[in-house]
Amino acid sequence: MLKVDGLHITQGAFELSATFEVAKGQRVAVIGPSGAGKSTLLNALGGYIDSIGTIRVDGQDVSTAAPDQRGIAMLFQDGNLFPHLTLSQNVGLGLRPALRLDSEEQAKVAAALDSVGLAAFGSRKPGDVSGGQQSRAALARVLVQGKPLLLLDEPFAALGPALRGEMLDLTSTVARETGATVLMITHAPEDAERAADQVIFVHDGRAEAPRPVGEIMSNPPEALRAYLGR
Ligand SMILES: Nc1ncnc2c1ncn2[C@@H]1O[C@H](COP(=O)(O)OP(=O)(O)OP(=O)(O)O)[C@@H](O)[C@H]1O
Repeated sequence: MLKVDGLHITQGAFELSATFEVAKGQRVAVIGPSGAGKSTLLNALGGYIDSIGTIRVDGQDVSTAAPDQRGIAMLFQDGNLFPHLTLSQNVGLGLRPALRLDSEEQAKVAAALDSVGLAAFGSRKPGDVSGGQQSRAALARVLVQGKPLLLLDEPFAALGPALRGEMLDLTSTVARETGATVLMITHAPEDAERAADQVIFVHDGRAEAPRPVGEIMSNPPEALRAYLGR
C-alpha cells in the first residue's frame, strides 16, 4: 500500500534514508531517539519537505505530488484547531479550506464527528471542550478526508495516559472500519504495543523496514534496546 524506495532526505546537516513497504490496513508505530528523524520521515512522505527517491501510495507514484494529491492525511502534534471556528468548521477544513460545504460534505463532517463521539459537540468551539475532545476533533478532521494513508505525528502526546490510550484505541477502531493504513510516531513503547501491528525503528540516519511489534519488542536489536533503556 505504501512503498518507499531509495528515499533520501536532507535537512541541513541531517540526512535520513529509507526503503520499506507497508501493507494495506497495517498500523505502524514509528519509534526512535529524539532527533533521529521520525517527523522528518513523515513530513517527507506527506510532501511537506523535499526528498529524493520514490514514494508509492496504492501503486501510484506520488513522489513529486502536492500534499493533497498523495492519498495521505497528516495529523500533527498540536492538532492545529482554529480557536475561532466551531468543531464542525474545523473538521470541514479537512474537506475544503474555503469552508463552503455542500450538503454531501456537511454530511461527511457530521459522520466524522460522530465516529469520534462528538456528534453533539459540532457547534462548540475548541475552547469550550476538553483537551481529549479537541484531540478527537483533530482526528475527525483527518478522517473526514477519507485518505487511505494516515500519518500521525505524536498527536496524543499531551494527553494523560488514560485519555491517550482511549485515543489510540479510537484510532485503531476507525482505521479498521475504514481500512486505512496508519503510521504513527510515538515515544512510548507501550503505545506501540497497544495500537500497532508493526514498528519502524528510526536511528543512525535510516528508517528500518517494519517488523512485527511483538517480535521487535521482545527481542529488540541493540540500538533499540539502548533507546528503550532495557
Ligand atoms: N528545517 C531544518 N533544518 C535543519 N535541520 C533540521 C530541520 N528540521 C529538523 N532538522 C534536524 O533533523 C533531525 C531530525 O529531526 P526530527 O524532528 O525529524 O526528529 P524526531 O525523530 O522527530 O525527533 P523528536 O522525537 O525529538 O521529535 C534533527 O537533528 C533536527 O535538528
